Amino acid sequence: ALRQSFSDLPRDSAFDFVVIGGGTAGSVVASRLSENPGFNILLIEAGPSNEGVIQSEIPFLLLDIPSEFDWNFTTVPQAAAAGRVIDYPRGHILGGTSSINAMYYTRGSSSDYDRFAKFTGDSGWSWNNIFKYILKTEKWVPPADNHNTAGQFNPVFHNLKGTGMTSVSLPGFPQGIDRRVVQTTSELADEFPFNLDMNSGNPLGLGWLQSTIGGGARSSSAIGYLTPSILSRKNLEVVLNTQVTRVLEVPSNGKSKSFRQVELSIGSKLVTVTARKEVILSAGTVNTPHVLLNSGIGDAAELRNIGIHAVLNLPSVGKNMSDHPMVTADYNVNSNDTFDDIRTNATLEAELITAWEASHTGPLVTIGTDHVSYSRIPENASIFSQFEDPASGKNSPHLEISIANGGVFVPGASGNQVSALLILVTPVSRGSITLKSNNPLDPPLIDPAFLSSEFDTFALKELIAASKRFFAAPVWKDYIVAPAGAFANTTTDEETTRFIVETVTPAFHPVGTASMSPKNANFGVVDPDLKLKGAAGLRVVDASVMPFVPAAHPQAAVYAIAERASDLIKADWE
Ligand SMILES: Cc1cc2nc3c(=O)[nH]c(=O)nc-3n(C[C@H](O)[C@H](O)[C@H](O)COP(=O)(O)OP(=O)(O)OC[C@H]3O[C@@H](n4cnc5c(N)ncnc54)[C@H](O)[C@@H]3O)c2cc1C
Repeated sequence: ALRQSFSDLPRDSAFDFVVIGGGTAGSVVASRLSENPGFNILLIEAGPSNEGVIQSEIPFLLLDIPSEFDWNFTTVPQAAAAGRVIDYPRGHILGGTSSINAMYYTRGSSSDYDRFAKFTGDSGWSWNNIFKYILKTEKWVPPADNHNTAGQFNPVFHNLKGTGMTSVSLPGFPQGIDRRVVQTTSELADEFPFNLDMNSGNPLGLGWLQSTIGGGARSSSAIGYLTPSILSRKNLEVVLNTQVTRVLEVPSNGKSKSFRQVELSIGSKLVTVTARKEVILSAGTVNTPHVLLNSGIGDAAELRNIGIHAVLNLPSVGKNMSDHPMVTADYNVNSNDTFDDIRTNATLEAELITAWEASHTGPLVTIGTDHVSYSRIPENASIFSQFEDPASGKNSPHLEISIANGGVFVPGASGNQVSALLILVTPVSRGSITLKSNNPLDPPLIDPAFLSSEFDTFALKELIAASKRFFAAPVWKDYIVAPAGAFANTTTDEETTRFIVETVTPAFHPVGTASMSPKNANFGVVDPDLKLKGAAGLRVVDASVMPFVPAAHPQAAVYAIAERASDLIKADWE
């Protein structure tokens, strides 16, 4: 059942598994474990239900999601990015960040997963072995407008059998620029070749974006994995509006410490619940290390400095944070067939919402971005004399360009626009999650350390240059008027650097803060089977376990990791 508070649980409840965080990964794990009627599962989510939250349902409204569904975090001042404090959204809602994200469904390259396997020494994480879990998640569905999708994807790489859980589809409303974007792939075929399906494991090129959207609405992990029929299972309890503060040690007979108890904050009280088998921590890349550190699991010296008793010395907790930095190239255009009018005209938006409610069709079924390009920095680029190639392999990109049919995020831009969201998918900068105080209800200190590596600034400049080449293709000649807003001042190298420093934002794809490492390694936070190193009773299953950020928006990888983790847990206990 779905309970609004912890006190709504039946008094005699006892649980084999307690899952902390009903987000992207946690909902998968709770759902899969509850397939076994012999297991009793408690899923604890800090935020409220996703049900009836229309801004979460309607894809186009992703920028309007009310703050109660967000943790409302900010970064610490970013030293190399003009000292700016930047908003850092994370889903505070059932479905977690999959209920508030931009719904890109991009799996990354095969070598991203092969690198996980090589790094951890566990071939189970390789592309060939994880692929079945990718298909287990995905429910391929027709786009909202039911258009003929031949030539827009390769069915060989998808689950068309209807057995998947999260709906994935191609764009469901045509954008005025689609024809021009596709034509650019023939006009600039060397740099932007057409790729029929970027989710094949070989993403290089430009193709049609696939999204976690089904029937014109967002398909989050809550929608896909916590359906009414799954929630009616007698062995699954989901408790909302309840924040976990710490995991606690319980007496154990074995050699290692066991962390099977969970402490929750209920009003001004702290209560505990104990798992008979395991606790699964799925609070995400920001909150998973936050819970661990508050529990005394982390760098013992750093914990003592802040007044926390260290119970397990794991110096890697909260370290190795890696997020994708992003800037936007924006141009004014001589067309009014862009989404800018919807964003700026409240009456028009209200009409379209009414139309969406009636039919789940129309311009609000997409986010206005139909295409993505992935490319590599040329091998002879000067930066590679200073830095090793950070990409996972030669089939893996450094640069991502999304083409949006309107203006996004560039300060000072207005009117009808086309924009390119430019994401560096192989950042070298590494940041951290640390504690502000020993009060577990204080938000963590989030430091992605943007632009702390010279590689990242170099690569963002490459991205800006690539986007300029893209829009210089002949097909854009009668469409583009001029660069817009702050992007107009990126002519010289110095101006471009300033534009990057002053406007870089996160793509909000952090990973790595509870990273996997080989069994017996003296670094890392979890073993390749996702068990906390040097302890028993606790696993971490979420984006934080990835040692490297994939060269893609990470939710597809998170879903696949959670599917495999569910099988690993079942295998241990069935
Ligand atoms: C604005 C935005 C846009 C994005 N766009 C995309 C995109 O288009 N495509 C893509 O692939 N990725 C995107 N991402 C990233 C992607 O959504 C995340 O990487 C992914 O959802 C993370 O999954 P997770 O399970 O690790 O964490 P989450 O989904 O964040 O789940 C963590 C859950 O734990 C809960 N929780 C946390 N702490 C506690 C606690 N102490 N007690 C109880 N519950 C707790 C949270 O409320 C949350 O529900 C985006 C992210 C953001 C913020």
